[in-house]
Amino acid sequence: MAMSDLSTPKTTSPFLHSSSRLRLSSKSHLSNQFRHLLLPPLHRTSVSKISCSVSQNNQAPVAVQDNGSVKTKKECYGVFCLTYDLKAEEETKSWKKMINIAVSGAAGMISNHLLFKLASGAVFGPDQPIALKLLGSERSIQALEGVAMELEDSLFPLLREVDIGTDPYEIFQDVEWALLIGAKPRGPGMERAALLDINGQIFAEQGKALNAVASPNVKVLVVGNPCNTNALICLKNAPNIPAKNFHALTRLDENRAKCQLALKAGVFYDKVSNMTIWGNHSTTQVPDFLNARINGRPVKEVITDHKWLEEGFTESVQKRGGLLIQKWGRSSAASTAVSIVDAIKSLVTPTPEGDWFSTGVYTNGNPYGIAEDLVFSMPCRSTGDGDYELVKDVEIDDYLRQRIAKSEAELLAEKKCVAHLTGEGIAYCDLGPVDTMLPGEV
Ligand SMILES: NC(=O)C1=CN([C@@H]2O[C@H](COP(=O)(O)OP(=O)(O)OC[C@H]3O[C@@H](n4cnc5c(N)ncnc54)[C@H](OP(=O)(O)O)[C@@H]3O)[C@@H](O)[C@H]2O)C=CC1
Ligand SMILES: O=C([O-])CC(=O)C(=O)O
Repeated sequence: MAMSDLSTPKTTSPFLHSSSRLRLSSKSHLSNQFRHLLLPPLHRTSVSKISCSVSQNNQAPVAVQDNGSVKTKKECYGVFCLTYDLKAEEETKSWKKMINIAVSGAAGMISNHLLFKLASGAVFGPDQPIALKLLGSERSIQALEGVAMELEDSLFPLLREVDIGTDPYEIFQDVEWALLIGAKPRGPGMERAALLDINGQIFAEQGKALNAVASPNVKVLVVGNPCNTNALICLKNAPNIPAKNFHALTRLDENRAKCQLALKAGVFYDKVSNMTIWGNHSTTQVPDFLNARINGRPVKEVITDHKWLEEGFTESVQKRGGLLIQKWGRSSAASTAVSIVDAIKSLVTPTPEGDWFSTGVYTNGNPYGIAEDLVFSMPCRSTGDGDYELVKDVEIDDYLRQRIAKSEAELLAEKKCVAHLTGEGIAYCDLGPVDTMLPGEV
């Protein structure tokens, strides 16, 4: 049964003008329904002679030549399938060159919010077509197919390709962005560092895969916890990629800090700027109220309750993630996805004059005396080219210095725990007691 004749120009769906497609990788894990997706993408020059049909044993459309014979080498799925309309292609000439974005843990909670923002153009812009490369595992491959179907049903014009698979060496091929989310989340009462053992391996393997097959200038954002040390593991396993390109997500902490300051000052949160999170994405992180500003004025001038800044404010940001787990039963997902969007946008758009943003970056060459060879959250600025520079002249007083040192010590201890994953010998793990308890927890 022919679903559509693609030799006839269609105008009702944006995808009908696209060369979009969905593919799956890592053949051994696939259900029969999606096996046909393994075949190579359609060749553009022949696409106008191809139509879609539904195969007998499932609902997925299969590419058919206009002479009626099923194409055995180049097949496709649904609206990502195949249409290629010359007029529409003219209209999209103003678009930029497509970029490839890998997302791991793509069937997880955070991704479920993030993928649709990426595909909508809200992150990379309305003239930036994207290909999504979704990494899952055997346990999630069915769910990943479901995610791909929802992306398909969303008819995003900018979403030109979707690949799903379980092998990072296939999924990371030529990616310009890698958003590494897939990792076990913590539960109530757990410290993020308790995930070091379980999650560290994932980031060693994915670092190796990125090193082997990603674009040489790939930007990597590590979200899976403990994200600073996972980012360090990842970059150590990817020596061909500049260490500067690796980030650990601390933007959620920045956003949380801005929210708390705005609440206290009674202003809308867009009035809070220059918010630095120093250190680890953990309870030792340091939300810097000394250098942050409200309506352009130092926070300490606007909020005169300095005891609250040092204690209440700081602790509320440090423990916000844990409190959320306690309330919601699982870790933050929607706000994390929003903060990933913010983190990427901060790298692909110029930073407003006088402001900065926080991201966990490699410490080598930092001007603050923070130990080298760590991934540490610091203030950064970008010209919008995907790269960043550290802000070099932020004031550090004794209060900040002491607390930054505590977070630094924690990261140095985490690093020792993963020495076997960073190529630095035998791991020795002594993280010491950490107060992760929240009011009400035992
Ligand atoms: N940096 C930050 O600010 C934040 C970081 N996080 C972290 O992000 C990560 C993902 O969170 P979220 O999307 O909510 O989690 P989900 O449990 O919804 O999804 C996580 C995905 O990770 C993969 N995974 C890999 N190993 C494991 C494992 N041992 N157990 C469970 N899942 C595993 C799974 O995908 P598959 O089977 O396909 O591999 C799963 O779908 C967590 O590590 C969480 O702590 C969360 C909030 C904020
Ligand atoms: O707290 C967690 O485990 C999840 C997380 O990183 C956060 O919400 O900040």
